[in-house]
Amino acid sequence: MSVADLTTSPVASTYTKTSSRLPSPQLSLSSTRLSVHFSRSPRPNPRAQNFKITCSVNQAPSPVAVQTEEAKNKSECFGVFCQTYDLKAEEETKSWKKLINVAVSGAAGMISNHLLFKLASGEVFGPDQPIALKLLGSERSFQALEGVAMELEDSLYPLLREVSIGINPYEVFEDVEWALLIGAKPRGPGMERAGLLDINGQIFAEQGKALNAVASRNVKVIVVGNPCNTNALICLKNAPNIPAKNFHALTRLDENRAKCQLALKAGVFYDKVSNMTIWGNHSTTQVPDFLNARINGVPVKEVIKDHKWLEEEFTEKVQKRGGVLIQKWGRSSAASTAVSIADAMKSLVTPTPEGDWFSSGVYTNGNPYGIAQDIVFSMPCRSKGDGDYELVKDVTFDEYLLKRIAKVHVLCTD
Ligand SMILES: NC(=O)C1=CN([C@@H]2O[C@H](COP(=O)(O)OP(=O)(O)OC[C@H]3O[C@@H](n4cnc5c(N)ncnc54)[C@H](OP(=O)(O)O)[C@@H]3O)[C@@H](O)[C@H]2O)C=CC1
Ligand SMILES: O=C([O-])CC(=O)C(=O)O
Repeated sequence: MSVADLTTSPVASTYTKTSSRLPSPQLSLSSTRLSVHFSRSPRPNPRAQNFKITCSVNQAPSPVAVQTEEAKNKSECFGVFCQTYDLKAEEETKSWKKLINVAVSGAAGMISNHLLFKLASGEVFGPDQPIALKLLGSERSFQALEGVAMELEDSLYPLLREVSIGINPYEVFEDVEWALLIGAKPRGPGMERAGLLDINGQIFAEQGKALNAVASRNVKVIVVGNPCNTNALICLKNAPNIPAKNFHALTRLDENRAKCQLALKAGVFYDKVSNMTIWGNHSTTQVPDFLNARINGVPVKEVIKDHKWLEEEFTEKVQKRGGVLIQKWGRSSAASTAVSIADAMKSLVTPTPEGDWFSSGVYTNGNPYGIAQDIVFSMPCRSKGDGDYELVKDVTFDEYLLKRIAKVHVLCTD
């Protein structure tokens, strides 16, 4: 299966949004109840599709199928989330912001098991931002999702106002303002991330269509499932009604890894490293940019005089860190990935510190660096804290950096 197979025009216009609506929880500020919805509206199993369907990977679930299955939807509140109380009666919650809807796919997986608790704690959106978590799983993971919801319940997070569980992205993504697309097969030892495309690409075509049909029109999408740059491109191509700019491929983990290695070499704490760009793909061809990065505000090359180390050992260490970790753990990084997803979100919802920037895999149209149009490529970004970002203009290039970027660039457009 090629990328082109998965990025042809969507058929979401035939989907009737209202026809599949569940009786979703209505949260009013005056009176609300915490609720966990369990919705089992079936969807075609994407993994099964990979084997059974070879020519119709771009089909959205037909409206007829959605309506027929609607009767089977199950929706019920769960334990403590069924309590009803008056939010306005509570002094503390009166000043809270409007509830924000966040969808997480692969919610029963390793990364989500760390991330969900960070989101519910208020770490990402702040202490006055109530949150609804919409967890997407599959038939196979449904019981595990229930377990996740139970653990969220038992954590007593004041900001966590709703938890819903489903296996149909057309339901789970309804009106979401953030979609964290994690659910996808991880690689094992000895594999390249690109080797996952045949298995995972279809998931992101389907989820792009679902987002296009039912999500908030300004939804911010962070694609984590590998190969994440290609999957992000597949996803955005299947969601033409959502700005392409809103789609991100997670390269924040690479940025964090690069900062750690530079700090280690320079003998400083890692918060002294700034302006760290990862150019390109979340893959072994990525380019960690030590030319523009700074330590204590000073260019890295002035602090670390061993330029051979920067070009060779440092670069390779960052590029291959994920694979080395798999060799050690027997599975891919989960906790540090969850941290980096939270970091990536925080970077979009808080203003970027003056003079600094962060890396994200974003859509290249209109980029000022000469990177090919119409791909997803990690580049330096700044945000005003409104969820949006702009590309940083004042970066410098030397021959080494240009050559390295050109190499990824060729690979990206292959
Ligand atoms: N961009 C980045 O920086 C990083 C990306 N990753 C990627 O994130 C993804 C998720 O990783 P992680 O949470 O550790 O993985 P887990 O195996 O713990 O969970 C992945 C979830 O994905 C869903 N899934 C969908 N299709 C498949 C499939 N064919 N095989 C297995 N699971 C499938 C499953 O949930 P369900 O049954 O509910 O659908 C599963 O629970 C992987 O693709 C991994 O490579 C990992 C680290 C860093
Ligand atoms: O290496 C992997 O497959 C998981 C991953 O993306 C990472 O840890 O960077």
